[in-house]
Amino acid sequence: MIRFDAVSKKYPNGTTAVDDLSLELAEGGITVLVGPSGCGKTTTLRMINRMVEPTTGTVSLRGRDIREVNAPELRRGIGYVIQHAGLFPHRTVLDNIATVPLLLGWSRKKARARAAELLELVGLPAEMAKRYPNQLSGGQQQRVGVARALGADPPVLLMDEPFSAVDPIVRAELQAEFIRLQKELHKTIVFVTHDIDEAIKLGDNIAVFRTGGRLAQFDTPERLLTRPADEFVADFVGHDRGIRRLSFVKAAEVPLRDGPVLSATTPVAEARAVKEPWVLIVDDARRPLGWAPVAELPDSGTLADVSPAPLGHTFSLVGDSARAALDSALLSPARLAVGVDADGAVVGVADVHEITDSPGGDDK
Ligand SMILES: Nc1ncnc2c1ncn2[C@@H]1O[C@H](COP(=O)(O)OP(=O)(O)OP(=O)(O)O)[C@@H](O)[C@H]1O
Repeated sequence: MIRFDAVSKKYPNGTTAVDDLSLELAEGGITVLVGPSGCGKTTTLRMINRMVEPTTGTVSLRGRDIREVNAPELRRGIGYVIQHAGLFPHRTVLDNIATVPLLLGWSRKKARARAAELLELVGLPAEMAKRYPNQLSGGQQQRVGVARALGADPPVLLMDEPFSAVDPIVRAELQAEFIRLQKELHKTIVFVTHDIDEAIKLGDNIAVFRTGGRLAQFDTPERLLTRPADEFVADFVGHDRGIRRLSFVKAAEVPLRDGPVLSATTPVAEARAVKEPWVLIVDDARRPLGWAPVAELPDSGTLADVSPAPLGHTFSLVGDSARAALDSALLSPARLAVGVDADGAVVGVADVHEITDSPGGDDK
């Protein structure tokens, strides 16, 4: 879809911003360009819509060298979203969104109707249409920026750190909304960020750049985490990649053991004999009721007489990732994750080490 062939960009002051880049970006997917500051991400992005011309090499779009297409025509098919949204301050939200359709010569009525649709698409209430950008929060402005970029329904969307200027909570909301939107729209998106977590969350593929504008690795998030090409990538994706990796391991691959799982009908005397600090009490369908500290069990009766400590979280062997198992272990008073089947019945338990050591995740 978008292809870089041996592309380099050297600015007139002698800076090599991008060095011999060859890369093919899939149609309908999100490719994230990530790397430290100054590694050439923005330059790479802007070579796609000809805001920057390569010094050598070729960029092509759907098989056509983009130098053969005049820049305004090319940009009609390419939406562009930047940090701080870059909205026109003296135009209303609706008119900001209608900018591109109007430039394309649509009637004012048709352009505004389209803008109203887009406002709804990005999750903003209709009454915001008449406001001016400074009457919106940072997150709302970013949504308007996305709506404006979608104005002419371009097949390609370039996004340069679009969510960096907002606080972490709003950022997480915008990311979630963005994923929802993309499921609906299937645009070909190139997304620049310096935040590896954002890259992993959003990218179908990630290009990691190193300083000097060289591509260090181009891969799926999963492969970056499990098979970093070299030490630079390994450091960049973070030392806790072992934990992030778990998001790509199916919970079913976590090795479970039987553990101290006892039915509520078990006599306390029997439970006290268990050589574990905690027992997990289950009902007659093996659904978990809670954890009880063995040392504090009463002298007689059954486990049904005990009021157990809350369970925390279970994780499902059907559908969850090993990351959910890790959360389950960390939140459990017994520090043991409880794995359940589709009916919610306990299959077994695992501790943090057993979960982080789980196999899988590297061969897909
Ligand atoms: N117009 C320009 N003239 C000269 N040098 C430039 C120009 N634009 C960018 N550069 C330099 O090219 C290199 C790559 O810049 P670019 O903006 O592409 O990096 P980036 O990875 O997007 O950085 P950041 O994450 O800080 O935005 C940097 O060293 C930058 O200083």
